[in-house]
Amino acid sequence: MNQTQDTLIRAENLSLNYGKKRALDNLNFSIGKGRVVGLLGHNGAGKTTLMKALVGVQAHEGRLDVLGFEPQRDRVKLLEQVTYIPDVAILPRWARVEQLVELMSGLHPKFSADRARELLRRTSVKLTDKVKALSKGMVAQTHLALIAAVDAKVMILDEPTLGLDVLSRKSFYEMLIDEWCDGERSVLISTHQVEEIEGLLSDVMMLNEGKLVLNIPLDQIDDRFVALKHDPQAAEAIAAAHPILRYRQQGEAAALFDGAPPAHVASLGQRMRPSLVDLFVALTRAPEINPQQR
Ligand SMILES: Nc1ncnc2c1ncn2[C@@H]1O[C@H](COP(=O)(O)OP(=O)(O)OP(=O)(O)O)[C@@H](O)[C@H]1O
Repeated sequence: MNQTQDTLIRAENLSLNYGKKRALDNLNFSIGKGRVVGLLGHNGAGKTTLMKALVGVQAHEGRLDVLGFEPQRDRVKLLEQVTYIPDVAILPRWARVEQLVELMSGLHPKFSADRARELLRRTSVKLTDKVKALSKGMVAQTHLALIAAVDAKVMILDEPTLGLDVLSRKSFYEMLIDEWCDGERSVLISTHQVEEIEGLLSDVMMLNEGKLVLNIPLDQIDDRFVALKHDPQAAEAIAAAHPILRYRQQGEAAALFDGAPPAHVASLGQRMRPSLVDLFVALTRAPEINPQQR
């Protein structure tokens, strides 16, 4: 596959079926170096399935290249350079944190125990703590410290902050960005907390029923999508121009367009930045409530 040096992951016509269920439908995308990519989608959209394919635990159709490896065939080699926290990740409850550090040292050739201990010092978790005595937030921090102590090129996190309170989520992401992301490594994060993660991301991928409905760097959203705040009197003219979403923003009517609306429509409103949440709603609503052609 044609892979440039800066491309870490490339998928071409990637599909995946569970029996008759098409969980991934012909995905084409690439992820470059130094990216923080949010993978968004409703329950059942295919996020976990995509992550499993990327780490080689699900057979797929089409072509997938991760760091030059074919994930299923080269899984052992791949997992030296790609770390993964699945959504069902658990740590052994009987262990003390220090024992986990030692366990990882024996398991992973690129794991640094010193680095793990250094990362753990950032958290309220102590090396002598037993896993069973840690709160959910502390378990997530421990998990991240262990994974971030692996000198990998790609990190894949499946809903890593599920069930954590807002402060724990914030400190989880701070540690990830401050301590692991270095402008070369890339991370793919699936989450339902769209508003919260927006400020961290360089790119967003949205899945809807197994299809990739958006794959865009955040700094290009403004070039492609136009959101207009408008007076109620303009509603009919705006609707006639087929926005992909009509909604309310700070109490005012608003409409979102994929591409620039005609000039006479654009002049009816005041342009503003569309949020990721608005884009997500527009692009992943059920077809019966979103009859516009996209
Ligand atoms: N092992 C499996 N066997 C059969 N169908 C599966 C299996 N795993 C997932 N699916 C189906 O594939 C689709 C995608 O599931 P997946 O778990 O990838 O979604 P998701 O986006 O991660 O959802 P969530 O946000 O709820 O975690 C769903 O329809 C799901 O029911």
